[in-house]
Amino acid sequence: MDIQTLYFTSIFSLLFFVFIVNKIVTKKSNSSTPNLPPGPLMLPIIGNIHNLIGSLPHHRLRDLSTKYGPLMHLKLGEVSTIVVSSAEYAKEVLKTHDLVFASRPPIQASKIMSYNSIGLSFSPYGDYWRQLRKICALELLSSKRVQSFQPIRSEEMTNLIKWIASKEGSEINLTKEVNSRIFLITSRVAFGKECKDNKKFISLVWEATRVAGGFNLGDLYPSYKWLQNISGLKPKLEKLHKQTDVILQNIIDEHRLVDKSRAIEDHSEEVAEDLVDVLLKQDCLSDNSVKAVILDMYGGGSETSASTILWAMAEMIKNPRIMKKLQAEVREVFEKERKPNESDMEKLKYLKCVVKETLRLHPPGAFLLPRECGQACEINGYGIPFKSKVIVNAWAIGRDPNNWDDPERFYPERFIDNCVDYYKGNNFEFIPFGSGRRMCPGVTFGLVNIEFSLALLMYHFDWKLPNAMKKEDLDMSESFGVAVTRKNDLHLIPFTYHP
Ligand code: HEM
Repeated sequence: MDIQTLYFTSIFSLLFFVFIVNKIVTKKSNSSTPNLPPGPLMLPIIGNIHNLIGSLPHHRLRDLSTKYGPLMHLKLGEVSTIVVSSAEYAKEVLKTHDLVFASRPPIQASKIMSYNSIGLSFSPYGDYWRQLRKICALELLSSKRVQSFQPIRSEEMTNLIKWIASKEGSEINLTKEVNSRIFLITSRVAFGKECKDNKKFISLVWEATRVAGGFNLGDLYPSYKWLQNISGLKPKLEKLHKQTDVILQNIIDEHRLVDKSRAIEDHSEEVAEDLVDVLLKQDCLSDNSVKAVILDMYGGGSETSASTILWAMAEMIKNPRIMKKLQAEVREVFEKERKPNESDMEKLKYLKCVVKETLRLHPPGAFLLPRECGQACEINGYGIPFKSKVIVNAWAIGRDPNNWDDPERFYPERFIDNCVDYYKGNNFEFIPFGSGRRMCPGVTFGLVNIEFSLALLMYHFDWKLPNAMKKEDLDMSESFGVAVTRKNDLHLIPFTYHP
């Protein structure tokens, strides 16, 4: 036996021993909650972790729910987990009992990256969260403010279109280009144009989402703090946190300096404000809160939007009829004005259907963001334990045959003359942005980025698969992480239609 094998065998034996002793001594169990929702048999120590092995978590949980029902109980490590897989139960959790489920469970990645979870996404429900939410809804992500980012969006998208046009007829990695443009739009909106650290910051956040999206032993056994230290995730996240913190603090310091000199020099109210400017004006926010909110904008806003654009492109490559129909609509509307214009977006009805259908089949937040049960309660006669983690499988709900005809088919027409919408989170069969108090505050910002980018890609170019690949062979595998994205990059060949 080599040294390494001996080391791991010893660690695992020790772990096993400590768990057994602890279980015997504490005898913790869920027996205190009567009538838990049904679920598969639990094993000692690991609970139901083994039930997740085999395929991606949102697929596995959907499969299990067909056997155990749309309200299911699993024990993942030590954590009691309630899995919701139907529109009816999603309504119970997100609307009827909204207040009970308004908090998020603690997550190690957010504790480390977000200054002890003081961003909007993972701060516990309460006064602090309410204050942040108000600032985000009114000051950062209101429709008016999102409209004011239009020049940034146009400039970045024009650069993207120019770059694609320069590659006419050759294969491009669309995933790489769309990701970097959407991240750049977010960072310019957050920090302003001249921020020299934009690119470095983007790559750090990108890496953090990769690290945080993985499997974390520490979150499954929260009472064993030492597990968080040996899982390997902690040092990685701490290093990334230190690096992002230096950049964010520099940005804040620079903004304070510029703000002072602006005020002295021109007394002008007309200077364009970025998000950091707006956040620094809020007396109630510490520097760390400002940094955590900016990280939220990146974490919540960039990969989700980029991934939706790429899924839409892939689905349309597989369904050329739909791409042609969308191109015809976009070209007709924009040609009348002789150029693409964001103010014409409302006329693009089919485009909206395509985006909806993409978000139905590929919601980036397949499980929304997790909720935590704030007080023991009952749903439909089942007991939900205090502090249990609640996962709403929005991916499964969007493909539920009880709600959708031919649910696996990409068919945007299903949304024509159909009032099912995601803006308010009131149609529980379709909740890619969640619902209730913790619903996504970035819906408008996200959708404008997605719709405008797709409209331009349709207006300017025709698209083909490389290497004479057949549309049936295009790989649609997913990768599960902070967002469910395409596993493999999308490579396509552009042909200019409108220069
Ligand atoms: C396609 C685009 C997007 C999708 C699909 C999406 C989806 C979601 C989902 C499912 C949630 C959890 C909702 C819940 O628990 O009920 C969420 C929360 C959140 N999203 Fe988004 N999002 C998108 C874009 C954005 C954008 C552009 C931003 C900001 C710039 C953003 C910022 C946030 C924040 C801060 C939260 C946490 C809200 C809270 O806990 O109070 N998202 N998003």
